[in-house]
Order: sequence, then structure tokens, then C-alpha cells
Amino acid sequence: MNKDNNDTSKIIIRNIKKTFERKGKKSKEEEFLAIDNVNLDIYNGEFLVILGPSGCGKSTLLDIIGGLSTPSKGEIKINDKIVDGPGLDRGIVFQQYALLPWRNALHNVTFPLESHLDKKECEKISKEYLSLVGLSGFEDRYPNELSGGMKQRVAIARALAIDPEILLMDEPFAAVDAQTRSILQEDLLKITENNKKTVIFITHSIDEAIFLADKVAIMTARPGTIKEIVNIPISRQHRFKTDFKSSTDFARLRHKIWELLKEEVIKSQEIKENKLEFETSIEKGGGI
Ligand SMILES: Nc1ncnc2c1ncn2[C@@H]1O[C@H](COP(=O)(O)OP(=O)(O)OP(=O)(O)O)[C@@H](O)[C@H]1O
Repeated sequence: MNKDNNDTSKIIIRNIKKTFERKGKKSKEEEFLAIDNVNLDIYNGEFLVILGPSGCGKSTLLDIIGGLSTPSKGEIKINDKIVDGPGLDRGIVFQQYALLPWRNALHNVTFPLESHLDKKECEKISKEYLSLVGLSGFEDRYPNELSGGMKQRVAIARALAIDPEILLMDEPFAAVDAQTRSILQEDLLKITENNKKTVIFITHSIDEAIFLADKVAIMTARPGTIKEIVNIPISRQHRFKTDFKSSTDFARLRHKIWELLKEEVIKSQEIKENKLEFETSIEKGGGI
């Protein structure tokens, strides 16, 4: 695969800018620039992880790719078609499971299928995907009877059940404990590899990024843009070796990514502190 050739891109992101209208001082509407000039190419079957300081616009970008929000400028193409809303080509998994509490696991997974398939077919497919994520036998459990990790498995099964080409995942493992997270990472890597999914995955964890990604996009402090792409040239088989996370390859990548990210985390904290100082001084009637 020629990764420098635009023609092979599955997802093409060009000059994306997003501003929000916000109430500013004296309740006046003000434009708030969240992300600007975001450009990315994601190739068929690639696993892209996005890292960036809190508030830099990662979720904003993912929402635009998912068609849940529109860009203020720029465009996104998937398989050469401009994204103008949500679609069955994209399955989305959020941090907070977003399961329907009144439905059991099976019927949470059937939910996105019900509009176009009959009941029997929906349940057959849902059982298959629950089995794929290791939840055979848990079909009739309600969300309040499942652990955090199991709920996230149901959410993944639901996203996969529509057989999307693309999985969009917004910090999906942030709410589960460290051991469960590690197992979910391994399972996700196997499932997406075996089912040939293209994945965009947001995280705050550098270790998670290195374990999962083919390439890591590091975003700048707000307004977020892509600062650098770091390739992770490590085979999937090698990642499953027990000593991978203590290898020199891993340490080298972690150091490189942290050096790039640290600058942005510091900038992002400076932005917040300046804003606080500015607001405090305005409240006191002075300037800065
Ligand atoms: N609907 C909205 N209206 C106004 N501002 C918004 C809206 N959605 C996001 N923002 C702002 O845009 C900026 C980017 O938010 P976003 O949630 O995309 O960041 P993030 O990088 O995903 O953050 P985190 O890592 O903390 O989840 C933030 O300052 C946020 O407050």
C-alpha cells in the first residue's frame, strides 16, 4: 500500500475548522475557535490514534467525522464522498457506553439494526457480535447487571453490528480499570484486524496509543490542529509479546510522543491560566 498516495485514502480530512457560538462577557455571543486547519489522511484498514491536551478539540473532530456535527470550514471525504451526516459506514463508541438501560445486552445491540432488518435477523446478528466481543451467555443481562468493561464490550458489539467500514472511538476505555483496559485493547486490536476495520481512536494514554496505533496524530493546544504524525512501525504480532511494553522500541516511541505532547499540554495549561487571570482581573474591574 502506498501510504503517500492520496488516491488510496479512505478518509480525507481537509482544512477543517470549527467555531462554536458562545456567550461571552455581558452575555454577548462570541465565536470560539475549537479546531483549525486540520488535515489528515487515513488509509483503508489503518488504526489511527489521536492524542492531544484536554480541550484541544479531539471530540469535536471525531463528531465531525461521524457526521454528528458540521465543520465551519473544510471538508471530509469517505470513499470519495463528502460527509454530510451520520451513516452506516461509521460505527461510533463513546467513553460513557451510552447503552439503553431499559434494554438487555442483546436488544441494545439489535437497536441500530431494527430500522432495516426483521426481528429474527437482528437477534441472530446481535448474538454473533456479542459472541465476538466475548459476551456469549450475557444476552439477557441489563446494563446495570454488567461491569464497566462488559458494558463497553456491548457498546463495541453494537457499533460493529451494522458492519461499518470505520469505527470511531472516543476514549472508549477511559472508564474501566487498568487490567480490563489492557484486555479490551488486545481484543479490539484482534477484532479490528480480523474484520478489516479502519479505526480512529481518541485517548489520553500514550501507552494505549503505541499499543494500538499504526500511526499517532498529535494535536496542538487549542485551537487544535495536527502537530505531527508519528508512525508506529511495529507488527501486530510483536505487540502481543509480554515484553513489548518494556522493550526499547516502546520506550523510544513513548519518549518521542511525550516530548511532542508535553509542549502542547504546557501551552494548554498556560492558555487556561491566562484566561483565568484575565477573567479575575476583569471581575476586579482592572486589566492585565
Ligand atoms: N457544543 C459546544 N459549544 C461550545 N463549546 C464547545 C462545544 N463543544 C466543545 N466545545 C469546546 O471546544 C473545545 C474542544 O472541545 P473537545 O471536547 O473537542 O476537546 P477534547 O480535546 O475532546 O477534550 P478532552 O480531552 O478534555 O475530552 C473545548 O474548549 C470545549 O469547551
